[in-house]
Amino acid sequence: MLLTFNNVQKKFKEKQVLAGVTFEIDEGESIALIGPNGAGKTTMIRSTLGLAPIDGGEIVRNFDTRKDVGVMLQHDLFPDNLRVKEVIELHKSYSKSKVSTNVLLEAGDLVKEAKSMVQSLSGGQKRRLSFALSLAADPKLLFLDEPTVGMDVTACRMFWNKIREIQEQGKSIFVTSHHLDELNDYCRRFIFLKDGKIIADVRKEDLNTQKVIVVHHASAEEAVDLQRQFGGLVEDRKLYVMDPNKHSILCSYLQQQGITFEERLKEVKDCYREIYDIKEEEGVKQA
Ligand SMILES: Nc1ncnc2c1ncn2[C@@H]1O[C@H](COP(=O)(O)OP(=O)(O)OP(=O)(O)O)[C@@H](O)[C@H]1O
Repeated sequence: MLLTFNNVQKKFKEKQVLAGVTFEIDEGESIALIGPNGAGKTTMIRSTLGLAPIDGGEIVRNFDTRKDVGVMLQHDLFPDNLRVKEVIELHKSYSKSKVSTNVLLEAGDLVKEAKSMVQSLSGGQKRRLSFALSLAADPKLLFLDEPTVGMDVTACRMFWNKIREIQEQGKSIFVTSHHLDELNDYCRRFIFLKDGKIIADVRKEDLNTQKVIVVHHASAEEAVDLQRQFGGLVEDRKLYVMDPNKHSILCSYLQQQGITFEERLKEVKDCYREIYDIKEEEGVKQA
């Protein structure tokens, strides 16, 4: 195992942020850590890196947090008065990196900005520089905390394509993001945090065997009426029915009534709906 969390506890004053987190990561896994604001995702990453001491349980690391790890934290901190290329070279010197500066500039799509002062970079360009730096030591494990915040569409695509290349080299990725579609497309395992605990641990291959029926409606009343009959979750005038036992009868009914619907594979955003919406607001949104 590359990383093991065994009943990990973490408090900030009286607030229990991690309340017994247990899981294991194998080498080569790409894991998305998912949860609403304040769920404890960053705290988990910081604890793993030894930046936030834990109050109970244990973290077993089969890697060196200085040599084997690349990190993109949520907030970028760069030295002042340096050019992009100089920041990369400085960072490389810490880890005695043999990765070429040009390779890192290309990874961050910053070749044109190599001579720009770091302070003059836009928010998205700073994220790209942070990504380039995370690769400087040719790490076997990458921790990425909301990496694509501020990146434009093209930068996001380049970023995720690079992540795919890194995955194909057998390296491990541990990423948090609120962009569920990106996680769905690029990660293989999804860990959902709620109330300081892992509430679901879902693999992509499991999602690929499950379906969701989405009914598009003219009015919210119709959606609620269908929900009364078939269950599911109403959101933005759409009804999502994930229970496979309801699918056949629902499809027949919708076809009979001439109501438009879509049947598609279950995605990470559907799990999110189930975990954080349906269960929290019972009565309004029932499974
Ligand atoms: N240094 C700290 N001191 C006190 N409380 C903290 C500290 N760091 C985090 N917390 C609290 O711990 C909880 C979890 O924070 P954390 O940053 O881990 O959440 P998160 O899931 O990463 O959220 P987000 O999606 O907003 O980034 C929050 O309630 C936060 O206020």
